[in-house]
Amino acid sequence: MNEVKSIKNICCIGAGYVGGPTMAVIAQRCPHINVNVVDLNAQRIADWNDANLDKLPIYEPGLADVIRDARGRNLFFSTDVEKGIDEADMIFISVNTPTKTYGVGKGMAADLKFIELCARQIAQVAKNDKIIVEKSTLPVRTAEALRTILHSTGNGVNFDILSSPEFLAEGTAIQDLHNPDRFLIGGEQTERGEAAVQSLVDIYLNWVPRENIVTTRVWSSELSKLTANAFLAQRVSSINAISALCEKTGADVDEIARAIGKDSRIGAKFLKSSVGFGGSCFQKDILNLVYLCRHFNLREVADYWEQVIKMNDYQKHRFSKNIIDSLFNTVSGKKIAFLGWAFKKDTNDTRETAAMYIADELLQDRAEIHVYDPKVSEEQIFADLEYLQTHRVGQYVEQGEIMSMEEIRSLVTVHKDPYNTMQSAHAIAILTEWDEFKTYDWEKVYNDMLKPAFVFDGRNIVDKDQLDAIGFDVYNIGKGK
Ligand SMILES: NC(=O)C1=CN([C@@H]2O[C@H](COP(=O)(O)OP(=O)(O)OC[C@H]3O[C@@H](n4cnc5c(N)ncnc54)[C@H](O)[C@@H]3O)[C@@H](O)[C@H]2O)C=CC1
Ligand SMILES: O=C(O)[C@H]1O[C@H](OP(=O)(O)OP(=O)(O)OC[C@H]2O[C@@H](n3ccc(=O)[nH]c3=O)[C@H](O)[C@@H]2O)[C@H](O)[C@@H](O)[C@@H]1O
Repeated sequence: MNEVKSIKNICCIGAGYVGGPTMAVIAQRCPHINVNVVDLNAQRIADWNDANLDKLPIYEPGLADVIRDARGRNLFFSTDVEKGIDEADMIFISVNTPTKTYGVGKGMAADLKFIELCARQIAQVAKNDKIIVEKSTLPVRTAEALRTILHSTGNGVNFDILSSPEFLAEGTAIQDLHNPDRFLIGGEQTERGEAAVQSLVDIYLNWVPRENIVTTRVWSSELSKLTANAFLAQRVSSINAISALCEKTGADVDEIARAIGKDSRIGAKFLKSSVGFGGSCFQKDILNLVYLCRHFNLREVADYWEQVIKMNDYQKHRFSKNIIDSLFNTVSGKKIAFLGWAFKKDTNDTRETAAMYIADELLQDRAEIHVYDPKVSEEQIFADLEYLQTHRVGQYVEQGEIMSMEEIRSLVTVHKDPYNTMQSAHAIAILTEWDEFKTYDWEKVYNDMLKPAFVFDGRNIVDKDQLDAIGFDVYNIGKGK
């Protein structure tokens, strides 16, 4: 093996949901390493640097404590990308890789333009050898394209490319980073490659046991990330498929999850039936996988994974259709209170949240929607609804008509108080599993609502027996009436 480089300076390009928390934890656990997180988005960087830790750009339990420990000591946030690149011996690329919205692969393939820009900038700025770590989720063999771009300048600088995809889940990011099931590193099986892998292993070893650091070839590492997300999303779609059957037969999906989860081969986690999975990654990564399979002419494999997305679309559609059907076939002019907008609890992230799709279907029928979410801003909610009007893709969404923002604003109200949200409502839709929803004074909510008072619990979190006893008409996911 070549000499293993001891890393003193890390630069991370991309200060988002992954770059921010991941680098904050590396800095916290490795006080001997300088960590510079750089981003083009000046507002984001200003928020990361804000003295008031409530203003951090992302909400994650425990994140503020980590920032307090490391920021200004060996953790820095800056817009000076060139300086970050120049000073680093290891560069993490953690920029966004969204689904392409144009051209070849539109609606399926990952858009790698941000990755490519990073590679070009690194190639242009770097004056000494660097280890480049792919932290973003990428299609298999992206490292090859990176290598071509990085080595194109012919200036004699060497780059070793590693893949180290991130497996944190939002809402538990800090916990996941402190105690990961595994960190994964893919590297080349050459002397140089092995030395580069060891440099990154040495960083993770500062807080993670060696047996939790998995090393593989580069392509396996890249594809493991897409595979992990596909398997996780598939579990949610599988239990959601069963929830539809439960509603027809009187079986209870939570009881089934408990029963099958006791089988150690199946396991108990990730079997919570819901209104549908959201988040920036499951859909995007499966679409990317499907695109790759089609590219390699693996039609059956592509169709197999695509079904996970179709089932998720169906689950969201089923939920909104049930609301409309139950409210006597129309929600026009009716007040529907939304509890929750984030794609899961303990995050302010709303990307691909089921809530916006449910809202869209109800708005198509001209419902009046009143939203309360403890962490999502009004501005974000309208931005999400606007996004949907401009991206009418997906088997149900594309059937809807494009609505003007003026019309949407006349139908949607965002509240800061949950009780105001629910006052005089015809129905409540619970769309995120925030713990506080369980603690509400449901007696008071009932008294202030129109009757019959409907609750559509898209997360199965409130006590159905208690609500039934109060007089509510409660619909759960996967529980026959
Ligand atoms: N959000 C999540 O929980 C997870 C995301 N991932 C993956 O990590 C990657 C990043 O995801 P997020 O952090 O959620 O995205 P994000 O959108 O929150 O952050 C990406 C950041 O990169 C910046 N950026 C883009 N191009 C740049 C450039 N050329 N120079 C400097 N900054 C640039 C953007 O301004 C943005 O702030 C994606 O590939 C995603 O699939 C992986 C695991 C978990
Ligand atoms: O690549 C990524 O971005 C990340 O995607 C997911 O993390 P995340 O999307 O943040 O959150 P999850 O906890 O996986 O939840 C995703 C969605 O599935 C839903 N879900 C999850 C679990 C479940 O049992 N039921 C269910 O409906 C959640 O409500 C949420 O809408 C993976 O869990 C992470 O390992 C991965 O790093």
